[in-house]
Amino acid sequence: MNFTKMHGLGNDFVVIDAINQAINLTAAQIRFIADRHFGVGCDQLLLVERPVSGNADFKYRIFNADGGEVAQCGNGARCFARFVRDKKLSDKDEITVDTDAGQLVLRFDDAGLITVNMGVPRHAPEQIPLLMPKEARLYRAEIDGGIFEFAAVSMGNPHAVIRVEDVRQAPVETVGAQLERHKLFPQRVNVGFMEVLSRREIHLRVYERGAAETLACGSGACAAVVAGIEQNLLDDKVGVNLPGGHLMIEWAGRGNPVFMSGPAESVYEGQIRI
Ligand SMILES: N[C@H](CCC[C@H](N)C(=O)O)C(=O)O
Repeated sequence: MNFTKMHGLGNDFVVIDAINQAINLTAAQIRFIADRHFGVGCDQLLLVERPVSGNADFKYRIFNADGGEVAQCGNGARCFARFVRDKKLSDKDEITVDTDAGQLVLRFDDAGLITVNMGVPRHAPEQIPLLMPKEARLYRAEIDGGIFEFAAVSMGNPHAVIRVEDVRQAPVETVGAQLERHKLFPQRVNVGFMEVLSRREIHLRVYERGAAETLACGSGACAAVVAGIEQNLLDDKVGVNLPGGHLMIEWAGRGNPVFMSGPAESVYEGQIRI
């Protein structure tokens, strides 16, 4: 099976053309491919397929390193766009793609960056999903003997966002890991730790559902900016500094889509016997 190894700010992917190859991977096979010692190694695996709706150019599917299929991946969407262009599967400047979270529109800009319309964020607990009786700006959970406040947003995948004074000191491995599988989140959750530098800049680290801490999380950057704007901490255009690099996120408020702009790189082509 042919694949391309790619990354978006160090959030890395194995990307597979499932249009010109017959692909039928089990969760165990995905875990093997994602394994950084016995396989290729990646945070997520992306399958590029034919569209399912009439007005889309492609469908793309996302699998975490633990083998679970999920509905949204911001860095993955940019790498998907770079992949279909590099493989000459499309020469469009604007690509519409079906995902399990709905349609995304991806656009190449002049600086070689890719802007993704990530869709309209969802806030209602049942849309996250989050087992809380009613929507709130901030929720509280007991974790590791302490009480932590968090915001909750769905970008098509679930996110919890915790504000911290200094991301370098954030309890990503402990609190991130415990909140990821907390009983409040029946489908688990991605956990962002956000340090607000100004109304137009944040630092962010993300403990991702199904992948642990990654160098960057595109949907997590969107969720953090949405949560910050909802708490009146941020303006409508924010620079997000992640360990792997920088994303620009724009959101004009409830009912509007979130736009994310950033890079996508190919690293190498490979073949794997599976
Ligand atoms: N771990 C995420 C999927 C990948 C998201 C992330 N890599 C991004 O760039 O948005 C989840 O389980 O919902």
